[in-house]
Amino acid sequence: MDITISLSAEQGNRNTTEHSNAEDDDTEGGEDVIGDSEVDELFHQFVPTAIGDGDHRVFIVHPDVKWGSKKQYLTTAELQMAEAVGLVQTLQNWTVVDKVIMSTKTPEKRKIFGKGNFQTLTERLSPPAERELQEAWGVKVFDRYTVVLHIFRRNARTKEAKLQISLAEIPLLRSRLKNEVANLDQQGGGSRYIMGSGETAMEVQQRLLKERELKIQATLERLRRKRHLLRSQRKNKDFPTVSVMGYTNCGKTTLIKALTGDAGLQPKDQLFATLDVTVHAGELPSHMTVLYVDTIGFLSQLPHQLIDSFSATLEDVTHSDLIIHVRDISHPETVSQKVNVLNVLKNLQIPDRLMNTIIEVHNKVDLISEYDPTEPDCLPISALKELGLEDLRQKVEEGIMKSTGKQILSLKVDLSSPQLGWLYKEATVQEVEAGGDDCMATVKVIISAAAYGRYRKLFQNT
Ligand SMILES: Nc1nc2c(ncn2[C@@H]2O[C@H](COP(=O)(O)OP(=O)(O)OP(=O)(O)O)[C@@H](O)[C@H]2O)c(=O)[nH]1
Ligand SMILES: [Mg+2]
Repeated sequence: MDITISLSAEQGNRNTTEHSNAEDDDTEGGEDVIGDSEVDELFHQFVPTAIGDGDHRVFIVHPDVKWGSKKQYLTTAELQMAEAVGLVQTLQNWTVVDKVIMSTKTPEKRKIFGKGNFQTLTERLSPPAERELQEAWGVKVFDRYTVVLHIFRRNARTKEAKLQISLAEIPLLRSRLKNEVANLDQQGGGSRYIMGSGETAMEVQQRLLKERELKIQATLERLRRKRHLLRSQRKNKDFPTVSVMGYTNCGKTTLIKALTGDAGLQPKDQLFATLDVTVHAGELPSHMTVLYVDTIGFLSQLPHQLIDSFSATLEDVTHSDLIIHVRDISHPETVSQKVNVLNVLKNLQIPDRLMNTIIEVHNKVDLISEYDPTEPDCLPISALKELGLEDLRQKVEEGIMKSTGKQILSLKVDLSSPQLGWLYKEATVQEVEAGGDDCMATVKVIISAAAYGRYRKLFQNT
């Protein structure tokens, strides 16, 4: 039994709007400049993921259907659920023209596609299996890995995202190569040595692939170093950072846009709209500036090679001061999405101090009539309708104060002494209110425990 969904493809206008962000600006990160052409060369399309070119019908092995070894049939309800969470909706300008459920005559019989089985279908289709299906159905067939890659490819804007996709394509290229060589071998050609080189055709191809992989990794490493540099510059400026995480399409980008008013952000109703880590400044109730980090969304059972290549992007999260976990509370799968996100966070080895202070936000409450939170300690909001944001800002501020050890204090300051100047340098001065006495003022500051200790030592007797 398997479920496949047939789609008709219409090529629509692709959204080519470049979104710019400081992380991608080579002029900012210092000397290590990586050119666009260098990246584009590596991003060059090798894997035919051009789903939907032409007007052929294609079959896509459905991504989000659960197939445990015992489960052999899909019930109607499961089918509906599969549609509700389907990747299908996110391929813009595509419509479902047909659905086919195939069931084995005997539930025990697991291998209905000859050599292929469910496991390989959900993760990756082997090239022979792909060919078999294509020949049998007379249409192009894409597996889940290829579909996700396709979406990633279409949404990639920055250099890092492009390179990570290119890296994720390497295993595909490798298995394709193996298959081609196996075919050649059958015809007696694949393992022959190329004259004078001492290498077989297969070995040459493998070497080229390895070289490509190393080159991509090296370029990514250079970008990563640049990111580290930017991060330490940010740290020097002492802006606390808040990472906004959550399942794909839960509203992370929308929320950051609402919190920061950053017009450059583009929330979209599609999976993996955000493939790059971008940073946006916002203000808390005390006027303290925080940086919100927008991250790539999670998807359950994301092909693990893709997680591998994207988890580097998430290393920023481990360095942040606070995590907001956004949940689409209107989604039928919201509970399993939460479990999934927390599992991924655990695997990323996020430090305990961050895991224990996560602010859980229930987003899209506007879609639910009379929302009644059943879980304690969560914050109902609507990022789109901008509801509940003040409470959230307040909570973020409390979290930041705790995690950074900062506090807000009102200090009596002698204006004739260097106190105020010192505070401006070492802390964030929010308000200066002159008192009745010309020389004294009440100064509201956000100050770290360490800085306050030094302040007292320096000025306690004045
Ligand atoms: N009704 C409603 N829709 C929302 C709300 N917040 C976000 N959305 C919609 O949800 C969709 C996804 O929003 P994004 O902000 O792009 O989601 P994301 O989590 O950044 O998604 P990825 O970057 O793909 O992981 C968009 O169509 C938003 O308009 C909300 O509070 N209410
Ligand atoms: Mg996003």
